[in-house]
Amino acid sequence: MDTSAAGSGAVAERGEEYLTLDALCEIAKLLTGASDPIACMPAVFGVLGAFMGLRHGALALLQEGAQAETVRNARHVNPYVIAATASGVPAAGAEARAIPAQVARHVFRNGVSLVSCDILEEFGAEALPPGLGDSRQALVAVPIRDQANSPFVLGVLCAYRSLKDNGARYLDTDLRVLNMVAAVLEQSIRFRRLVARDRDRIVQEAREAIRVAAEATAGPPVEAPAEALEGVIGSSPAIQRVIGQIRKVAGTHTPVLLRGESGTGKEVFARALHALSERRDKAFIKVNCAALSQSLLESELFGHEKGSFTGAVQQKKGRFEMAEGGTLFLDEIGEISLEFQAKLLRILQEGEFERVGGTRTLRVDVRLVTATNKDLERAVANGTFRADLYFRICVVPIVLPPLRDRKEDIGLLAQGLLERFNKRNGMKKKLHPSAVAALAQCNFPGNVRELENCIARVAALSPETVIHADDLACHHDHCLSADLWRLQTGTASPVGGLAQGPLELPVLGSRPPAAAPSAPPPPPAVPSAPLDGEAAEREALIEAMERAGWVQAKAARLRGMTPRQIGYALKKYNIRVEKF
Ligand SMILES: Nc1ncnc2c1ncn2[C@@H]1O[C@H](COP(=O)(O)OP(=O)(O)OP(=O)(O)O)[C@@H](O)[C@H]1O
Repeated sequence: MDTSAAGSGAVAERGEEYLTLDALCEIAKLLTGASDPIACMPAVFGVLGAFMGLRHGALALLQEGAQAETVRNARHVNPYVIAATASGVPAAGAEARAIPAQVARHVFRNGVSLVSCDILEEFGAEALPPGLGDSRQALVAVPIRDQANSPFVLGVLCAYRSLKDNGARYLDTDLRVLNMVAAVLEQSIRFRRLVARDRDRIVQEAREAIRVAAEATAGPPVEAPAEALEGVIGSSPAIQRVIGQIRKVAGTHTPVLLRGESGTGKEVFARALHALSERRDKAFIKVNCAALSQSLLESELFGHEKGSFTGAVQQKKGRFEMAEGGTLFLDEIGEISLEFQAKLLRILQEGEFERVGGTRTLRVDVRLVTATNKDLERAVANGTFRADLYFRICVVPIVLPPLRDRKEDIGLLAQGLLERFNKRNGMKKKLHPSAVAALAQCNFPGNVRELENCIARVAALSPETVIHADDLACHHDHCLSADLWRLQTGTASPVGGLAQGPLELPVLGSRPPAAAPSAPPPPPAVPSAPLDGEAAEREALIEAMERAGWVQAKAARLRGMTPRQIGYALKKYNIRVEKF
């Protein structure tokens, strides 16, 4: 007896066993670690090839929703697609033949594996995928079921083995390995479909909630005009409806999510909500989540203990503690990182938190009001906003309409904002009806904030006590807002376009201040030379600052800059940051 030969055979077999195990380990790592198991199938086929010599692997999947049909008519196989191949090429053309149709149909229909010891002989040359030539091949195809022991077949996994060098002796192992891979795939695919379905449902429910809230805002007029709210100007049916919603929720402790474009008054309504609630005698605390880095936001909201980080020279209470018994308004909630979302979720779920660097668990009674102008449903769908946090904060969504959809408010707002300006600056400016009529034509892409800036600018610069239409920048083609609107919508603005030459903007630091209204400069003649790079950059900065209500962090985001960069740029161009 040739023991040495028997011994080397055993070693060879042991070697093959190890390779098989290695292959399974690698495949399990790939499939369990991937968020998209289908996307990593080319790598799985690569492992099957490298470790076990299996070639031309392919995965066919039933099209979603096709299952019920399959069950009803077992003779019929619903359309399936080649979802992945060893080459990773999307299923098209020749790739569509990656699994012989007869084989796929057999496995889908019968739910059992198929091993063909000679594919050419059994199914003919057309069953060979392109690239295998005339070499003799065996094929192993296994079902991927909906659940273990389920008759429903979701997909078919197959691979070819060359019959050269007595390749047929590996077919048993190949079948076992492919069945194991199919079992792991089953789990991953099922989980992925469940998550996708859940996500779709969440997004659909959220969209429905928003639609209902928006309809409530845009529906028929309310019968009696609601009583005015503190700080809120507006009598349009749309704003009256929002006021009605605020009044209703003010008596509860329910979290409210205020939604609407920038400058529509989300903070104004958050404050009004607090003023109407029984918490009115306690604090209203506001935090702009977009203006702070994650670590600053954490210490700002939760507070910190002395020495918890460099610069923490003493213990500091966080905004949650400061808002005890009152209202915490988290503006721009859509901007917080996933990591911070998890921290926020804990306090919302359990009402508990620890200060940064602290061990003592603190509890607070705070009413949460949040605001965003972001499409949070999309953020949930693409995984950048946690669905569980979304449902915590979006209990009552209130949608604030853009000013262009309630132009009837412009007159009242313009008057009210001018009064505010007069009070702050000790002036007695008035609006002539011609000015009100001109303002009422504007689309105000920056909403009430932009109207407020427009009023402050004209009030500061107009020569007379009475402001006429002719005093408005738009009447001299100096209105950036008009151009912004034109760029956003691709239409000509009803109040004129951007001037051809350098724009004379009434920005503090670049024009005489409001303290000298008696001698304002007349609108300058506009030369037609184009802006040079620096001038254009300066104008763009000023425009961004104006749109952002002179909040640097917001302007930075509009310009795609960091707050530090915008601070530097403002300094560089000598733009003084002041509010009117
Ligand atoms: N209905 C209103 N009545 C009076 N003033 C308003 C009204 N709506 C907005 N404003 C004024 O417009 C400016 C912008 O409002 P606010 O900051 O509340 O908007 P916002 O939607 O929170 O903006 P952002 O999303 O950019 O934070 C503020 O100065 C505010 O006083």
